[in-house]
Amino acid sequence: MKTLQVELAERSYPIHIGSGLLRQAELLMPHLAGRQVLVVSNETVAPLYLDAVTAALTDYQVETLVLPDGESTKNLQTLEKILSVLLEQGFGRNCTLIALGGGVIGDMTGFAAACYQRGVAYIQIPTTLLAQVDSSVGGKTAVNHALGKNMIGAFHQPRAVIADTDVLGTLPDRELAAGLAEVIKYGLIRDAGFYTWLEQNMTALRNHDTAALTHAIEQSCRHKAAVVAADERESGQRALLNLGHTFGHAIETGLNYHDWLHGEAVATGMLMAADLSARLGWIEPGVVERIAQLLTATGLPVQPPAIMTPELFRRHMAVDKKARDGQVYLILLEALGAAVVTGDYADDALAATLEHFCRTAQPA
Ligand SMILES: NC(=O)c1ccc[n+]([C@@H]2O[C@H](COP(=O)([O-])OP(=O)(O)OC[C@H]3O[C@@H](n4cnc5c(N)ncnc54)[C@H](O)[C@@H]3O)[C@@H](O)[C@H]2O)c1
Ligand SMILES: O=C(O)C(=O)C[C@@H](O)[C@H](O)[C@H](O)COP(=O)(O)O
Ligand SMILES: [Zn+2]
Repeated sequence: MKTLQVELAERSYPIHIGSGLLRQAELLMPHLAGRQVLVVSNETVAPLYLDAVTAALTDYQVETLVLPDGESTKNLQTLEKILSVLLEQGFGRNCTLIALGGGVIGDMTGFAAACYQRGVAYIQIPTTLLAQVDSSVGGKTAVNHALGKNMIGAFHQPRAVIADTDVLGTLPDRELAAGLAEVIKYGLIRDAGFYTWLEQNMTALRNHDTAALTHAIEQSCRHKAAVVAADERESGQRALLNLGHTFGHAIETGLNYHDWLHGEAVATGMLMAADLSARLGWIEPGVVERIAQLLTATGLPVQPPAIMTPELFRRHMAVDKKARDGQVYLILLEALGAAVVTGDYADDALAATLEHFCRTAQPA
């Protein structure tokens, strides 16, 4: 097992990464605030892993909540279900929530923990690659609104992250690829060497090679922990983790959170950001081609769905959380491995990127 630390003074916490961790009660127990525990999972993950987690908690009042699956359930109605269970079971301020699932369960459970009695403890047990490399770390919690992705949420750090690499054995290939999109993101924004390693090891990663996946998870968590430690609430460099997300979130909202996975939308969004960077003369067109090749080799889409028009992109991009006084801020590339957050780009270059990608759009 490898343990990394998210250094946030009194809110610091460990990220444990390794095989067989789900059943290790000693990893969970130090982080439980009291005897009352609610494990939140979904109808896909619970039959696979819920028993292993509850079996590790013999001396506690353990309640479980199994939610429906899918991004379209990440909303205020589902949040209310979690809060209702906590109230019905008489949970107090020293209860602990455990998120057992992918990023959807993690974001909603974390937000419920942030809201319940103005804030209780929670632990992340991420079961998708995406959640192990990104969403379980950093304390961004949220639900979606019909008008915008993650629009209702809070920063609330977990007490611990327990990433058991064995659970990736049951993850469908499409979900694995979606997680790899966020892994590629770290290479693009801050680690050209890691990006090259991903190019060289993509076949092994897609074949569920444990050593390759473990390396990718460790490197990703190392990057995320460092960025979050430096800028917990996104007043500066944390925004770099949003590469491709202004375009990607517009796609997810445009599709009403159906059909495309978050990682898929981010993949196309990252290529759009690279295309815009090239149009501005910040990177060579060859870099854009190299990114398109890696995303394609990963099995990720590189064109938006046909429903997306330049107008629809602009409408949804306008409500992005990075927008300031009506100006949309974007993460753009200065090189492969170096990114900036900027509102200082020519609008006609953005228009050209949107036109180019919408002309070549895929059927949804
Ligand atoms: N908070 C953050 O910093 C952050 C970062 C990135 C993404 N996110 C959010 O995370 C969400 C996407 O997360 P995701 O990609 O994990 O999606 P997800 O939670 O919907 O999980 C993907 C699918 O895999 C299934 N699944 C989960 N674990 C499994 C396993 N071990 N075996 C078999 N099936 C399994 C799920 O039931 C689901 O059907 C989005 O809502 C996105 O906005 C948040
Ligand atoms: O942790 C962050 O910061 C990120 O931006 C990580 C993203 O991968 C993630 O999708 C996040 O939820 C997006 O945040 P948002 O603030 O744009 O909703
Ligand atoms: Zn993301």
